[in-house]
Amino acid sequence: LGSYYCQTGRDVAVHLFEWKWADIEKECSWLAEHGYCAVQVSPVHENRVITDPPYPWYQRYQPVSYKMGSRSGNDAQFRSMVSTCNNLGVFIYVDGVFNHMTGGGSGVGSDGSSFNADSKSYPGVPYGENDFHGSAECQTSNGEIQDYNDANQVRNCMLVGLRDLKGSSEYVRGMTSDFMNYLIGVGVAGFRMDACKHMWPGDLEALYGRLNNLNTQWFPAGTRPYIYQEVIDMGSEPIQASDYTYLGRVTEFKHGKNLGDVIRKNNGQRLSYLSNFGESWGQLSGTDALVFIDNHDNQRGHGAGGFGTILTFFEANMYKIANAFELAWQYGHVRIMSSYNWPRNIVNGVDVNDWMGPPGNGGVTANAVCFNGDWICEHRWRQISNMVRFHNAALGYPVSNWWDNGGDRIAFGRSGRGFIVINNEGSEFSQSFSTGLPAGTYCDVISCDNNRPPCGNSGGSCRGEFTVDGSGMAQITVPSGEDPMIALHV
Ligand SMILES: O=C(/C=C/c1ccc(O)c(O)c1)N[C@@H](Cc1ccc(O)cc1)C(=O)NCCCOc1c(-c2ccc(O)c(O)c2)oc2cc(O)cc(O)c2c1=O
Ligand SMILES: [Ca+2]
Repeated sequence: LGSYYCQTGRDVAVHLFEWKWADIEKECSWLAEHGYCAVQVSPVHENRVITDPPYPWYQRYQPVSYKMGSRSGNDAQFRSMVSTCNNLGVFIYVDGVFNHMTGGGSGVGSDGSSFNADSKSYPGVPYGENDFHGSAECQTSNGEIQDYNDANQVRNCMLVGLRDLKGSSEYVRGMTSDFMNYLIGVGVAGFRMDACKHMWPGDLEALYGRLNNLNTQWFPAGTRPYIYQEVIDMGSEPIQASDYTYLGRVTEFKHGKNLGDVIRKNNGQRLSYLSNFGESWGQLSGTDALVFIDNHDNQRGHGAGGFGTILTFFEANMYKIANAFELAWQYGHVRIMSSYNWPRNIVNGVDVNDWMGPPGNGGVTANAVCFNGDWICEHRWRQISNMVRFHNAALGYPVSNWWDNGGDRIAFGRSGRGFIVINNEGSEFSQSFSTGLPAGTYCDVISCDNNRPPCGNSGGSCRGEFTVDGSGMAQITVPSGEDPMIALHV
């Protein structure tokens, strides 16, 4: 399992976090041109509208119904986006929140449906008391998860008070799969399954078995929806990511943590340690892993390692090194994070603004305008988007020509399709490298616009042409400081 469908020659997904459907629709032509395979969108269903704190990002993860109204847009806008993007060969993965509904209290959702969590009443679906886990399934004193070492609690009790759906119920499975099949009918290509640690694999298996094949308007007959499952497994709990790999791909959170530690040189780790990066580091096999540098949750300091480990756009230079390595290396299905800005303010190790939602006003999201100070658009950073092209050129070609200096300087090729040098030490260095590339003249795609001369200047940053001789040798000077990498590809 874990296969996914991309337009030929494409592979990388981008999470356009909290973008509106109309803005994603506009972005798809740029994404198609720059070789992206798919977009992960924010949850599409109706969600709770939280006013304290005001309209936080995590309100999207408290479903009220499976109607299509949210601050990202309505059903018509969603359908239009899917159609436009699919026609451009950029596919859509929906972020599915099916473990739970809202936290305590009552109110009206983003599409006008009322709910009362205290009586477990969600008439917008409808769900009632009997569709949720209760004291029969969860034996903790307050019905909440208290001990993550108890696998039964983690699945059958409420995660931080969120009303926990009974995944074993045929009715619940029916409502969930009906919604997923509706989205498949619209043309989506797959699903990110949220909070799978909190759902039984058997229940997920039954759910996936009810899903239709993808819409033949855009996909070959018999194509199964692509499933990747969020399981936050840092190795310390009994529930493991590997418990879910028989069902589909699984998010590999160790990948971003390990790269963050190595690039920050935490605990004396060196870039040269990455020569066997992947499964040998205790991570899932590459064909089971969905990988990323950061995600919408841990970029805010939550989860493993907090601010000292995970790299984000706030640490731009190290972030570009991490993304360049991830895209040049051959491990996992890569998902690029595309964030909005917020005033991070770390007080006693916690970002007091970690709840903040997307740019806008009063719960209404502003239009996505890249690089306007509000929308970070990492997916459009030259050092990342040009490495998506490198990644695509090297698809299916194994890592080759590894070189390192035993410290924080490494280089490796992709069997004649690409070659990258990364210098995470404090000084520039020059070296003759066996690249494995065909003879010819190449541009550095980290600093230039394109990979073959004339190299294009990207505002004066281009480091010019690199000549590979008949035996694949190239003399390369690798700078230190900003963008300390040289990357070449066919
Ligand atoms: O920080 C958050 C939200 C985090 C979050 C949201 C979506 C995700 O996909 C995710 O991975 C994390 N939420 C804040 C605020 C909050 C929200 C709801 C609530 O009832 C109480 C508080 C918070 O402080 N949450 C407590 C710590 C984070 O605990 C959460 C986890 C979570 C964290 C670590 C784990 O190892 C794990 O298995 C699960 O998953 C969620 C999934 C959801 O679908 C919705 C949630 O509210 C949460 C969620 O609160
Ligand atoms: Ca559960």
